[in-house]
Amino acid sequence: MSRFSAITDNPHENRFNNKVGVLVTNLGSPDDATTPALRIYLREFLSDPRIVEIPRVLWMIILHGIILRVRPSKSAQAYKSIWTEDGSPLINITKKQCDKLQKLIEKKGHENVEIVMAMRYGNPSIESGLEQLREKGITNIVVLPLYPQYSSATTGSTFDAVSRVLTKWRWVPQLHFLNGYHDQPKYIESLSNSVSDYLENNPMPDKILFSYHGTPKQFLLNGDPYHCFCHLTTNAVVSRLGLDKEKVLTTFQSRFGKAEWLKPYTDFTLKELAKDGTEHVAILSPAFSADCLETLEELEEENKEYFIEAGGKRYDYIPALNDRDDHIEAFYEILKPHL
Ligand SMILES: C=CC1=C(C)c2cc3[nH]c(cc4nc(cc5[nH]c(cc1n2)c(C)c5CCC(=O)O)C(CCC(=O)O)=C4C)c(C)c3C=C
Ligand SMILES: [Fe+2]
Ligand SMILES: [Fe+2]
Repeated sequence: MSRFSAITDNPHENRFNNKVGVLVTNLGSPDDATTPALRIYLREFLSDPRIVEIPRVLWMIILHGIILRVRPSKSAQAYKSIWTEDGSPLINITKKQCDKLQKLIEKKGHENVEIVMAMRYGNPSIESGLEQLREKGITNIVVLPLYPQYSSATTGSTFDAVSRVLTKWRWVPQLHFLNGYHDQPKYIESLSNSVSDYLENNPMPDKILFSYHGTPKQFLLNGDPYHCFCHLTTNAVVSRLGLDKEKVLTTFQSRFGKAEWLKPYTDFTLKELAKDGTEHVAILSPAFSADCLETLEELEEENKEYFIEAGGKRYDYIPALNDRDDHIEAFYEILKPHL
């Protein structure tokens, strides 16, 4: 048997067409909000050398000896608080985004495009997504990871997973890997619209926090552009909406482990703001294209408690862009040159 796979082993029977396959990816969730499901998910996630960059052997001892014994039950509790009848919010929202994107692309007159969803960790896997496209005879693939701000830990890791699968294929498809859209005009428009929708319906907050998922500070020092891309996104929205710069803060959330992460930390900033007399904050999280554990549990619940307990009066969470029409339009604009 050959080490390289193909959809047929008959050389004259290859099915192929001139369709474009779009693999839309996001991070992924556990299959269930239970400790065993979390153990499987976290083992895959935290074994990724793009996510944890400490020496392999040492990390494997810590991961298997400590983290995978302790964290799964704690994380399962957190997931239970956001789990829906249909499962993970992140996966369900990504499905909706894919369905709407497929419809929009057809409405725009492209008849030859197939959208398939895949997750970097857990299910549906990147391998199953690529297999689906190959089964349809597609030899031209565009990969769109739904991370606006490139980071080695997210977009870079998605590229690893895609290429790992393709190293096993005999017929490697034509491939476009889209590696970020932190300043893409339609994404900035959609983000700005979500902020202005909020501002039109609520009193002006004292501060607006743009809270991005953090990474270890060492990633930045080693050359990862994520930190700068986050600031560029904030600045683009501030200038588009003409917001008062003094009212806007860029912060970083979701720390993991003991090392220093990107600062200022969201939770720490909220406590300090409240102590200094800030009464009303609004917070959004532009690094998340879909609401997920890190927004629904950490931002909307946990951080709100910190702010109110420290003396704050009003805390409003502005939802992720999810399946807003202007967000789906942004995906279309990003894909258009490749369709
Ligand atoms: C261990 C280090 C981690 C790095 C580095 C990291 C970067 C990073 N992550 C996202 C997006 C998401 N992360 C999510 C959950 C999550 N993240 C980590 C750890 C790191 N992330 C863990 C261990 C978890 C799992 C939950 C937990 O046990 O705490 C999610 C949510 C997934 C869901 O199912 O809802 C997202 C999305 C980005 C954008 C990023 C760096 C730029
Ligand atoms: Fe994360
Ligand atoms: Fe920077």
